[in-house]
Amino acid sequence: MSEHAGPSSVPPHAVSAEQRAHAEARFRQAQADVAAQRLEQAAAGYREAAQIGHPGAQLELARMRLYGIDAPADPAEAVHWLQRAEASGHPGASYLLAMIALGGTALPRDARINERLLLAVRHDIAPALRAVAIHFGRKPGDDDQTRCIQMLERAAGRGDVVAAQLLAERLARGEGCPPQPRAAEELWAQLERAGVPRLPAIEAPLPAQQEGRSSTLTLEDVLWPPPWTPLSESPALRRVDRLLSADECRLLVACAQPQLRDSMTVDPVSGEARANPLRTSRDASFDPLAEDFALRCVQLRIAQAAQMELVHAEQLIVLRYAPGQQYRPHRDYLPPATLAGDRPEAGNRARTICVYLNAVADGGATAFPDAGLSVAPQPGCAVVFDNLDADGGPEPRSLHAGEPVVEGEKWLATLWLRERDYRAF
Ligand SMILES: O=C(O)CCC(=O)C(=O)O
Ligand SMILES: [Fe+2]
Repeated sequence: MSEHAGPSSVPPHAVSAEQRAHAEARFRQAQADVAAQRLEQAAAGYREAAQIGHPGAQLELARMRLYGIDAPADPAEAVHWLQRAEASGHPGASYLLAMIALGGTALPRDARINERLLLAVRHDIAPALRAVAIHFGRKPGDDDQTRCIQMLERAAGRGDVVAAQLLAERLARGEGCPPQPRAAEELWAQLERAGVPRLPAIEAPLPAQQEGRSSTLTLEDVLWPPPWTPLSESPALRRVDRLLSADECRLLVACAQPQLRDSMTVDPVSGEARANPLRTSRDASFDPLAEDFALRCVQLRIAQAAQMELVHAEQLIVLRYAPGQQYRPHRDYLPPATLAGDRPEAGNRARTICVYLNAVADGGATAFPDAGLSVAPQPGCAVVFDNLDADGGPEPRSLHAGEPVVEGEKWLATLWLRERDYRAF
C-alpha cells in the first residue's frame, strides 16, 4: 500500500543490520514478484521479511491473506500481521485494522475503530480523510459541516480523486460552505482533464439522526439504523427514509462510474454470465480489494438498515439506467445451479435492500406486483424486501421490477444479503 505513509523497513535495534538488509531485499523481491504475478513466491518473500519484523512486508502479507490472493482468505492471520505492523507504528496497518473491524467478525466492532481511524487521519492517509469527511458531512452541526469540507480538501490535496469530486459538488451547491460556483467549475475542469467524469446532480436530505448524539467521531452513529416503515406483510416489504447522505450517494456513484459495464445475468443452467434483455442497465460490482473505509462504512449502514450483518452481504452492485432501460420482473433468490457455484454454505439471498442514489425525472420506480405497490426513487432512501418465506424456501411473491426510466437517469445501489456469512470479513 504505497499510499500509506509509515515505517516500511525493519525498525533499528530489533534485529542485526544483516537481517534487516536481508528482510529489505526479500521485501523488494516480493514486490517484483507481485508485479510479475508470481503470487505464491511473493507471499513467501513477504512472509520471510514479515517474520524478521519488516512492517511493510507484514502489511502486504496481511493484504494477501485478507483478500485470499495467493491462497484462501484468512482474516485472522491478516489481523495478526497487521497488529505486529501497528505495534511498529505503521499507520496503514491501523487503518486496515479499523476497516476489518467494521465487519465485526475478525475483530470486534468497538471504540478502537475510532482510535485507529483518527490515527490514520493524523498521518494524512487519504482514504481515512475521505471516510472521516463523509462521516462529519452526515451531521447537521455547522462545525461538522465545516470539518467535512476541511477533510475533503486535505484528502483532495493528497491526490484523492473521489474526495475532489465530492468537494466540487459541495462547493457548487454551497453545502457546508458558501456557494463557490467558480471554484467548483475550476475543480471539475481539472478533474475532466484527468479523465474523471462528472457526477450526476444528487441532492438528499441529511440522514435521520439518533437523538442526543455528540458530534465526535463515533461509530455508533453509523450503526444506528433509521427505522423502517412496513409497506406490505406478504410479500414482506418496507421502506427506509433518509438512510444515506448526498456525499454517500455521490461516493457510490463516483466509485462505480469508471467500472460500469453492460449488466449480465447468470445463465442458471450453464452458469455463464451473459447479456440478457431481462436487465438492460449498466452496473458495477465493487471488488473487495477496492473497498476502502468509506465504502465499507456505507455498506455497513445499508446492511444495518436491512437489519442484517454486513458479512452476509454479497458484493455491492451499483446500477445505472438510461431512458428506456429497465429490470424486468424477476426474483432475487438464486436457482440451485447458480447457488451451487457461489458459496452455497452462505445459503440463499434472504433479503434485498435497494438504495436510490438520485432523483429520476420520470419513471424508474421499483414495482412489486403481488403487493400492488411501487416505490418511487428518492435519493438516500431504500426499499427492503424478503426473498425467502418463513421456512427459508423461495418466496414467489417477492417478484419485483425496475420500471423503465422515462426521463433522466436512475442510479441504484443493491445489496443482496444471504442467510449466513458470505464474506470473509
Ligand atoms: O431497479 C430497481 O428498482 C430494482 C433493482 C433490482 O431488482 C435488483 O437490483 O435486484
Ligand atoms: Fe431484484
